[in-house]
Amino acid sequence: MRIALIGYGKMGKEIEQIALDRGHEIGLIIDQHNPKDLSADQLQNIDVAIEFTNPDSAFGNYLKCFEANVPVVSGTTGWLDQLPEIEKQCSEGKGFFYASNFSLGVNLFFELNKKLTQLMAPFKEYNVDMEEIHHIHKLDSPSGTALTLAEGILENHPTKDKWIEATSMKEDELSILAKRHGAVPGTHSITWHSEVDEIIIQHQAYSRKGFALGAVLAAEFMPEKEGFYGMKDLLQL
Ligand SMILES: NC(=O)C1=CN([C@@H]2O[C@H](COP(=O)(O)OP(=O)(O)OC[C@H]3O[C@@H](n4cnc5c(N)ncnc54)[C@H](O)[C@@H]3O)[C@@H](O)[C@H]2O)C=CC1
Ligand SMILES: O=C(O)C1=N[C@H](C(=O)O)C[C@H](O)C1
Repeated sequence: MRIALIGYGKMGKEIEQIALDRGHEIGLIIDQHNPKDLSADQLQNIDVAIEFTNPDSAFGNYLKCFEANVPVVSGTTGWLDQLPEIEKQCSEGKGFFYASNFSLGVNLFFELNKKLTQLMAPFKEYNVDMEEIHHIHKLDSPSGTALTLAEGILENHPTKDKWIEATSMKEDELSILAKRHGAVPGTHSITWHSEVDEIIIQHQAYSRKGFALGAVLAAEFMPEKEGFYGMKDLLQL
């Protein structure tokens, strides 16, 4: 495949290496630091665009790709307030694949989190909260992964119906604590605690390799596709 990389930072460079190792061609690299803005013309002869930029850039990049009828794989987080417009364009024939986290491990962790919430739900002795740790350069908070984990809890818990980025003991609020340390790739922990004990589940990324491989596998899935896709479609979870 001929791939466009939109965003050539930590993820773009990791994805480039894996894409080349898997025999793909990088037909275009666009980064904010490039003098030229992304245009539909530049996307001619591109099979799929992989977009990892920042919360303020992602939506505009998607629209440029849709204009060129190039399917998009994006992992950029922090833009989901604009999701309804993307879903509308996908219903009209554009191809889009989004994941807050592309790693196999985290997507299995998403399912473990939902099942554990269902198991713990009847036992009011336990409260639940979450912690996420990322590198100091991360712009958004809480992480997109943490928000997906929070959704999994809120959908399966009898009293938790909102998340809050603060410490809360209210039974309807799920606390998310976001920490920024050094170069941490991404660690997410969920703790169920009672007066006498606690149960903790955790996913710890050692590097960005798992995220990048998942994004390239999603790109291989997308050519000629129309509609909105996610990791459940790729992993058949
Ligand atoms: N879904 C997933 O599995 C993962 C998602 N992410 C998300 O991906 C995004 C990027 O993460 P990193 O690569 O670590 O960030 P980064 O800051 O290292 O790279 C982002 C790059 O995008 C460029 N950029 C900014 N605006 C642009 C625009 N309008 N057009 C083209 N390029 C533009 C910047 O110059 C920078 O080089 C973040 O939102 C992060 O949360 C990161 C890792 C995994
Ligand atoms: O910014 C990052 O680095 C990451 N962002 C994603 C998120 O916001 O969940 C995925 C991963 O945790 C790394």
